[in-house]
Amino acid sequence: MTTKNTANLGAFQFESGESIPALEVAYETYGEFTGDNAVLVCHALTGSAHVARRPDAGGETAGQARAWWGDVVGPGKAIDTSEYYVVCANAPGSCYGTTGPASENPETGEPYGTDFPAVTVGDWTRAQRRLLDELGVGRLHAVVGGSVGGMNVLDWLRRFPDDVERAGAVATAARLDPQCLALDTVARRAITSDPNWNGGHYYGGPEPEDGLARARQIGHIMYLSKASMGRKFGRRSAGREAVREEPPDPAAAFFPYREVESYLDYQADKFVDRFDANSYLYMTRAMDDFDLSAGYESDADALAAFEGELLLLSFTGDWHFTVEQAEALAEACREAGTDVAHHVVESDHGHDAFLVEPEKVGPPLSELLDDGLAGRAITDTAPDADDSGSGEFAPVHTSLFSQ
Ligand SMILES: CC(=O)SCCNC(=O)CCNC(=O)[C@H](O)C(C)(C)COP(=O)(O)OP(=O)(O)OC[C@H]1O[C@@H](n2cnc3c(N)ncnc32)[C@H](O)[C@@H]1OP(=O)(O)O
Ligand SMILES: N[C@@H](CCO)C(=O)O
Repeated sequence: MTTKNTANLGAFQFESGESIPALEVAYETYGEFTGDNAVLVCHALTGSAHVARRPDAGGETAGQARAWWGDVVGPGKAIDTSEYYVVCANAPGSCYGTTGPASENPETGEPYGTDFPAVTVGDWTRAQRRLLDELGVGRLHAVVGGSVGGMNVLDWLRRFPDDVERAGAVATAARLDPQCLALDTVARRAITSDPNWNGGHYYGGPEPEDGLARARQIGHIMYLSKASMGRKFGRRSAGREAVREEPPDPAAAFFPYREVESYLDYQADKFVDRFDANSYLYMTRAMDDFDLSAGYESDADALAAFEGELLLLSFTGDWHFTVEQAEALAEACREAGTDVAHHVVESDHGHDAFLVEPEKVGPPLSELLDDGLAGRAITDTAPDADDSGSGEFAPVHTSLFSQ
C-alpha cells in the first residue's frame, strides 16, 4: 500500500530559536507497517517525498514527476517495499509540500519568503521524528539517505541513537569541504544578485530564474566528474539545431555552442520549472552548516551512543563527497567502537552516481536491511576486513580544479 499525505505537526521551533505556528510535512509511505520494519529514507538537496513509483498516482507528483530512487525503492527492489514500510518526507525549507519559504505565513497571509526561519539538518531530523510519532513508528529498522540526505542519516544517529537499528549513509560526509562551501556560496550569490530575487520576496511577481539557473548549473557540475563530462560531451559543438539560450555577444557568435553548455542550459531550464529559489538558499545553507562533530569532541564522539550498524557508501568519482571523507568517518567510527563498514563503489560518474547507478547502490543497501553489515554484498575498507579483497580503495583526485 502506498500513501501520499501531509501531516500538520503543529507549532515548530527551529534550532535557530525561531518558531512557526504550524509545520506541515508532505510525506509518502510504501508498504505495510508491521511494528519493526520501518525504513526512513532521507532525500538529497532537491529531492522530495516521492522516492518510489506510485502505481496509484501514475508515477506523478506535482513539480517532481520522477520518483528519485524508483529503481532502488519499491516492490522487489533493493529497499523492498513488500517487506519494509518505507517513509520519505520532504524536508522543512524545501518546496515539495512541506512548509518552507514559498508557504503562506499565517500571520501575514503572504508567502514567508526570507522571513521563514533558518533551517538546519537537525530541524529535518526533528520534524521526521515528530512525523514518525504521528505514524506510530517508534524505533526504525533503518534510516537511509544520500548526499545531504546522508548527513540527515548521521544526524539521526547522534540525535536519536536509540531509535535506529541500522543506517545507510550514501555519498556523504561529516561536513562539506571548503571547495564545496565556496561553490555553494557562489551559487547562492547568483540567486541573491538576481534583481528579481528582491530580498526573497518575489512571489507573485517575476522570479529570480536566471539566478536559480546559474546556481543549479554550478551544482550540476559538482554532481558529475571529469570522466563523465568527457564521456558525455567532450569538447563537441552542440550542432546547428541546438538553441543557444544566452544571447551571445557578437564575438561569442564566432565560437561554438558546446554540448556541455547546451546540457547545462537544458538542466537549468528543467530545474527552474521545478524548484524554488529561496528553498535552494535554505537547503544549501542547511547542508553547508552541517558538521557532525558540532557540540561534541569529535565525529567519533558524536556517534558514540549509537549501538546499531552503520554502512557508509562512497563513490570513487565523487569529488563533492569524497571516498577520503567517508573513510575518515569510518576510521573515526572504528576508533570509537561503532559497528561500521565502508563500502567503496567503483564509478566515474561523479556524485550523482548514487541516483543513476541503482545496480551498484542497491545490493549493499538491500543486504544492510536484510542481514546487517554481515551481508555478502557489503565490502569494507578496514585492513582486517575479511571480505574486502585488498581492503584498498582508489584515491580520488577528481576535484573541480585539480588534475
Ligand atoms: C526529478 C528528480 O529525480 S529529483 C532528485 C534527483 N534529481 C536530481 O538529482 C537532479 C540532478 N540530476 C539530474 O538531473 C540528473 O540528470 C539525473 C540524476 C536526474 C539523471 O541523470 P542521467 O540519467 O545521467 O541523465 P543526464 O544527466 O544525462 O540528463 C539527461 C537529460 O539531458 C538531456 N541532454 C543530454 N545531453 C544534452 C545536451 N548536450 N544538450 C541538451 N540536453 C542534453 C537529455 O536529452 C535528457 O533529457 P530528459 O531529462 O528530458 O530526458
Ligand atoms: N543531484 C541531487 C543530489 C545533490 O546532492 C539533487 O539535486 O538532489
